[in-house]
Amino acid sequence: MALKLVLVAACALIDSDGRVLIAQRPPEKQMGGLWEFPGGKWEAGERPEETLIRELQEELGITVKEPCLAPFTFASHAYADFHLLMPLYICRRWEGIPQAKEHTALKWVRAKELSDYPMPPADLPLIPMLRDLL
Ligand SMILES: Nc1nc2c([nH]c(=O)n2[C@H]2C[C@H](O)[C@@H](COP(=O)(O)OP(=O)(O)OP(=O)(O)O)O2)c(=O)[nH]1
Ligand SMILES: [Mg+2]
Repeated sequence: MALKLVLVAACALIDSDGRVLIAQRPPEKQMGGLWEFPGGKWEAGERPEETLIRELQEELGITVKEPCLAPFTFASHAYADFHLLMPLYICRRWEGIPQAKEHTALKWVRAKELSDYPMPPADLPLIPMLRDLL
């Protein structure tokens, strides 16, 4: 069977206290209940930054300008039914107050507390990188 590669653009929003925003996936979704970085699947014709800006508006109701997105790292993870390639951007500047429009809950957490929240397996290598950054 041909490999299905899924491109997902995700973002670590960082507030002025150096906390990171994580969002809890709704129970009915794949990996429901796990905490993730907001973002979503690339759609044909988009640049990854456009994907992310669209998803941040849809999921959190915030407006992000492209120069405020800094590429940080990426996840490359083999799930049973697809391979996830997920660029993770950092953003420290946005307009609006993040609201859980598509998630069960949002939480601002310190980087050292990230490991207290169950996250998808693809995200686990990202946690120490954020800890080093923040
Ligand atoms: N957004 C996001 N997705 C992640 C993370 N880690 C991880 O394995 N994923 C997986 C879960 C999903 O299989 C896929 C992205 O899913 P998504 O549910 O955010 O996609 P989407 O916003 O476009 O939502 P939908 O239209 O597919 O319902 O990537 C993460 O930190 N953030
Ligand atoms: Mg999403």
